[in-house]
Amino acid sequence: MTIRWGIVTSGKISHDFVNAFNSFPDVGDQVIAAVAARDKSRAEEFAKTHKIAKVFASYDEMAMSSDIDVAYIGALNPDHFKLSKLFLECGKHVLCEKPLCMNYKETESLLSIAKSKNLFIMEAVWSRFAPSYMALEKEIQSGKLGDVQFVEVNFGVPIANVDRLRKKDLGGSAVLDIGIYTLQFAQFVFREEPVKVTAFGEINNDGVDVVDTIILEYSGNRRAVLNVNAKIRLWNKATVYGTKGRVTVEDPFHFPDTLIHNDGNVEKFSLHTSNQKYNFGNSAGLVYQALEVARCIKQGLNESPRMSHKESLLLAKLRDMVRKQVGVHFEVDDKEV
Ligand SMILES: NC(=O)C1=CN([C@@H]2O[C@H](COP(=O)(O)OP(=O)(O)OC[C@H]3O[C@@H](n4cnc5c(N)ncnc54)[C@H](OP(=O)(O)O)[C@@H]3O)[C@@H](O)[C@H]2O)C=CC1
Ligand SMILES: O=C(O)[C@H](O)[C@H](O)[C@H](O)CO
Repeated sequence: MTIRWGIVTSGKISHDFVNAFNSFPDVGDQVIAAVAARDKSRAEEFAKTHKIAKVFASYDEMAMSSDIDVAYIGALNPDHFKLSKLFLECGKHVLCEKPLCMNYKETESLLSIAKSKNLFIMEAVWSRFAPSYMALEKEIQSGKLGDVQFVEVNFGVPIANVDRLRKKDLGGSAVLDIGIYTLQFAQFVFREEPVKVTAFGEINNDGVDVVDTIILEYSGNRRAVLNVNAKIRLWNKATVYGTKGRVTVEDPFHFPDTLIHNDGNVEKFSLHTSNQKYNFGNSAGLVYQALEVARCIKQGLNESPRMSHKESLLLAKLRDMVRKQVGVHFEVDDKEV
């Protein structure tokens, strides 16, 4: 059974996703079959660049077609819910860019739609499928670090002037865009809901967070301190500290190629290189989530155990809590889904 992908939007991350997919040595029995954009000419240009066979004049047309099995949603944050819902209601599986939705309410509603349709959906937290994250998980579970007590993560990139980051109506928010990676890292390590969330930050003149400092407290006085910054570049690394030692995930921690183990051993993870041009760092790694999606669909799974629905719900809950404390409110927060 060939898994046929439909790319939803002709944007930057859609470009990177398709490049990562097409440059990987072996994606198995799956293909990028079609693309749709708000404007057909943009979809045609995208299809020409990426040699995609089918172009649709609209998202709706592709959703209703029988030419695809799974949609990759590369739209702006406010459109994730409605587009994922559209494709689910047309019987298509979905891989939707992070954040899955604008808030917990939308997330819960979307996941229940997928469940009712017995369809696969996953939030594209691509970090979880990095080979280096598998090695990190092994190191933590090996006991070499002892009992994990503390995690610190930085994610700072000077993108506060990018419209989709700085404008509330485009879903702008540092915690939605890059803070999610720090939250998912802490949850990847501690695997339980924090008992307390404390957050403070800075908001721009559109009421959007551009800096967030987040402290997650877990059972047994364990903690994570997360620094999120859309104004300046930070040393974007993560460190996991235990009673016997520590492991450092080098910059960019959200899709790393280097782990520094407790014994000082530096472990490298090479990404497939190609002459493709990417918009974002380490985007060649975007293919690993596609391999997982295909695996799950072929096994009849509705979710991936590595980025589960429960995890997406918890991340949405934590983002809502951070936004409330920092003072970021979206119109969608007041609406029934
Ligand atoms: N996993 C990762 O590493 C990354 C993930 N992302 C995520 O991907 C998503 C898209 O980011 P990115 O690709 O940089 O975004 P882009 O600015 O490239 O926009 C993506 C698409 O959104 C649509 N769009 C653009 N502007 C508007 C607007 N004003 N109103 C409505 N729709 C609009 C267009 O769709 P169309 O083509 O149909 O016209 C566009 O192609 C975000 O949710 C972000 O979180 C982003 C970067 C990295
Ligand atoms: O998902 C991401 O990586 C974010 O959307 C960032 O905005 C981007 O990567 C900037 O580095």
